[in-house]
Amino acid sequence: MPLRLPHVLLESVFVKSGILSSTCTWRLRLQYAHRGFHLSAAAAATPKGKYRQEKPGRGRSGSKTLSKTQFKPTSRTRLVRDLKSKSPTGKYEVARNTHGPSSASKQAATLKEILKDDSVNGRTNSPHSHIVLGEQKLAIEALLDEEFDRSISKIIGQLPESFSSPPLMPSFAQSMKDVLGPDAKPTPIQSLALKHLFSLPRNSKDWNQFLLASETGSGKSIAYLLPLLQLLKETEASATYPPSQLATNPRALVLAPTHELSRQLSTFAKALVHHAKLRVLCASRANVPSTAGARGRGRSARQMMHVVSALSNENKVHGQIEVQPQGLSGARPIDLLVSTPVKALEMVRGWGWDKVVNEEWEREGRIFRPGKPEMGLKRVECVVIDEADILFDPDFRETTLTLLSDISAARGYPVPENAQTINYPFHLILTSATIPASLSSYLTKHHPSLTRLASPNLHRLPATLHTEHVSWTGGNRYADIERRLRRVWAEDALRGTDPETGRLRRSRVLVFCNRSNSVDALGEHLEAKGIPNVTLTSMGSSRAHGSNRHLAGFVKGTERQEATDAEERETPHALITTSLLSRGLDFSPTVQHVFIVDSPRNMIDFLHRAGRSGRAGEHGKVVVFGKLKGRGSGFDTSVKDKVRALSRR
Ligand SMILES: Nc1ncnc2c1ncn2[C@@H]1O[C@H](COP(=O)(O)OP(=O)(O)OP(=O)(O)O)[C@@H](O)[C@H]1O
Repeated sequence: MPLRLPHVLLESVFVKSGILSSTCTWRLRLQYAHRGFHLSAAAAATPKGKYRQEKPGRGRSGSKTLSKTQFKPTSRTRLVRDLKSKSPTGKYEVARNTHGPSSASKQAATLKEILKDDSVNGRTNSPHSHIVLGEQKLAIEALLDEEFDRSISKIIGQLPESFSSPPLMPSFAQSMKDVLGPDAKPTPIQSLALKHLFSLPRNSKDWNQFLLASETGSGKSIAYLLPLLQLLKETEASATYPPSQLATNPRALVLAPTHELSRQLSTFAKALVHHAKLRVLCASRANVPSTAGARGRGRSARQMMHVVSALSNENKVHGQIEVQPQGLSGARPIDLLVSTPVKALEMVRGWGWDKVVNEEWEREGRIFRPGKPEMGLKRVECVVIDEADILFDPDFRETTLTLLSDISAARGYPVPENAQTINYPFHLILTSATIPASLSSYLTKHHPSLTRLASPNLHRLPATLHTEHVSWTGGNRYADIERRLRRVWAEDALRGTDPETGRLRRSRVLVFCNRSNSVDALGEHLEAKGIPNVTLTSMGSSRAHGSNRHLAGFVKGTERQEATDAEERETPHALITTSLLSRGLDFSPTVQHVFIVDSPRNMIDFLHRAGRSGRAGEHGKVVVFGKLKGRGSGFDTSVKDKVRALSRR
């Protein structure tokens, strides 16, 4: 137990003695009120009149002290400041439990200003610790406001409470029963989609733009797929089929950041069109940042060769899609293409379109011949961008925008260069579980007419997700993780055998690290300790095959009824990865445990990682490892505070 002394007394002693500047007393007080008296890195003494500029990283080693004139706001601080000085972001329509502009966030903004002033002027806040605790909550809310757009502000009336209003076509109603069971009720974001997206104009030049934003595992895939597929089915007869030499001429595109997610979404879409008999094609390969240099591009082009062959194999496996030139064969064209933007662009422009021919090639007189285009875009009526915050992130934005421009040009409405307001000649639906401030301001600037639909729990952890913070013991961290894994499985054993299989249940655990080399090192450690596991990183060779087979072993495990407990123990029950798999993938109900072993880089990352469990109302548990006590614990304790704020309802 830390020694608790009256903090006002401590404060005045430290300030008067010059050990502590009054500029940081508020931070000290927040810490004190929360945990007893610890001098943390954040509250450590700063000479009077100076600002502390923190470099990314933890603890004091990354900070340097600057004079007032030297202080430069970080890009994030600048962004927040700029955002504040500009017009408010677009408005959201929320599903339920709505209220006017969040008073908490208003108070938080005010408080942030007060805190900022205090740190400059050396004023002190109220000495009452309960008030300080309230202030701490608000300060944390204010920090979260810097990361996300939380300006939910519009009240709406009644929303559809079943999937029969508006009526689904019988084929889709049947598929929904097959997929979700007969009693499924729409989630809030699905209710909003039922209200707005089923009335998208058909066969007209009135194109709409929507943003669907709701917490992880809240059913966004159905929210956009169902109206999209119904639109495609309804317009199927009237859609024209201009002769084309190109193999693929889809009527809609769903874009996702990873090929794992593209695979999963296309499988899901195929289940939904089982009775409606629409044609869904998945074409994907691992995405690379569009800002990657020549080296990155060259590498991805090489990887491509593997994927093309795997892709055709996969089509054979599913037996649903044969990619043939439509104009030549007269085959019915693809209705929906699910893809990564990189792969889609490659199909449009031809393999190697972005290849940079290096000097060595030129010297050797080698000729590079890019591939031929395979996909036409004239017929595209609707584009969905899943995980929009990633695909509009500066790393991927160039590729995404190039593809959207290509579609516009192919449809006869090229996007004017440097256009401020962009109106694409197709319906555009963006979805994400997190709306960073940067995406929000981009949309406000370029898509002012976009309608934002948000669930009331956007930017909150799912209610069914339990969070536990575990402190490192100070010894070998991999051993700490191993111990915790064994504890999960020991708890499973206490629950006895599964009544369905008659075998001992053994939970599957998804472990997130920040770096690929940590993934590999942890995987090796666990393997050496007799814990079979799957490791997956962005450049891992298992991804090159273009299917999700590398995940299947972990997700499905030993399904054979006759498998023994020993066999079950030998199959991997831990999947170790980076944020690569934190986006969109649905492991429910298999995965109920998530371990976050490296501090998440930001709360957006945290929400997505944690959100791989506790999905669709299932119980889930996320274990966050960190240094929670003593010197250098400031970063991890602030993560803990923010996580608590994200769990608050
Ligand atoms: N109305 C519903 N009732 C019950 N389960 C549902 C419903 N809608 C979707 N689900 C199930 O919820 C799970 C999560 O859905 P989905 O993957 O679409 O979530 P998401 O909101 O896209 O999550 P993320 O933000 O992580 O991408 C899926 O297993 C899906 O089958």
